Amino acid sequence: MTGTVVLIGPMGSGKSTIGRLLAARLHIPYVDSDQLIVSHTGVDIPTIFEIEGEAGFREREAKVIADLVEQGNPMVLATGGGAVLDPRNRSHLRQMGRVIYLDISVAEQLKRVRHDRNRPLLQNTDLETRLEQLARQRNHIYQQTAHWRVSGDGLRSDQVLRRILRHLQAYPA
Ligand SMILES: Nc1ncnc2c1ncn2[C@@H]1O[C@H](COP(=O)(O)OP(=O)(O)OP(=O)(O)O)[C@@H](O)[C@H]1O
Ligand SMILES: O=C(O)C1=C[C@@H](O)[C@@H](O)[C@H](O)C1
Ligand SMILES: [Mg+2]
Repeated sequence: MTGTVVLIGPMGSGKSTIGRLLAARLHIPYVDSDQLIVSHTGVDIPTIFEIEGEAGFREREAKVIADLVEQGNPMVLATGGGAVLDPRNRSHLRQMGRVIYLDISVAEQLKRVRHDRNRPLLQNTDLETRLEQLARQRNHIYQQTAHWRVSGDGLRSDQVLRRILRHLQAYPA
C-alpha cells in the first residue's frame, strides 16, 4: 500500500500534523514543502514574503516540488496551503502519487490558526473574512487536484489518520 501520498488543503487543515503521523505509520519519509523552503533559505516564511513577496515564495515552492518529483522515492508530502495555485505544481503532485485533500471549515480553521504568527497571508487582516475569501478561491482547486477528499471537521488527528489509512488500504497504489 506504500507509494507517495501528497496532502493538500487549506492552512490549518492538518497537512503537517497528519503528514508526520502518516509517514511514521507507513515507514516512509515525511517531507514538508514549507519546511524545505525554510531550510534552503535559512529564514522563516514571513521573512521570505517580506523580502521576495508572495511571487518569490511561489517560485521557490514550485522549484522544491519539481525537485521532489525527480526523486521518485515514496514519501508523505505535506504541501503549503497555496501550492495548488500553480498549475505546474498540480500536475507534479498528481504525478507523484495519491493526492488527498484535507478539508476543514473556516470555523474550524479559525480555532486552529488564530494565534499563529507564521502565516503571512493571515496577518493584519480580518481573519474570518480572509479565510472565507481564500476558501472561495481555492477549495474547488483542492477538489479538482485531489484523488480523494477527507473532511477533518470535529475529528482528532488520529481519527483523520485512521480514515486515510483505511482509504489507502482500500485503494492500494
Ligand atoms: N485534527 C486536529 N484537531 C485539532 N487541531 C489540529 C488537528 N490537526 C492539526 N491541528 C492543529 O492545527 C494547527 C495547524 O495544523 P498544521 O500545521 O498541521 O496545518 P497545515 O495544514 O500544515 O497548515 P499550513 O498550510 O499553514 O502549513 C496546529 O496547531 C495543529 O496542532
Ligand atoms: O495558504 C498559503 O498560501 C500558504 C500556506 C502555508 O502553508 C505557507 O506555504 C505560506 O504561508 C502560504
Ligand atoms: Mg503545514
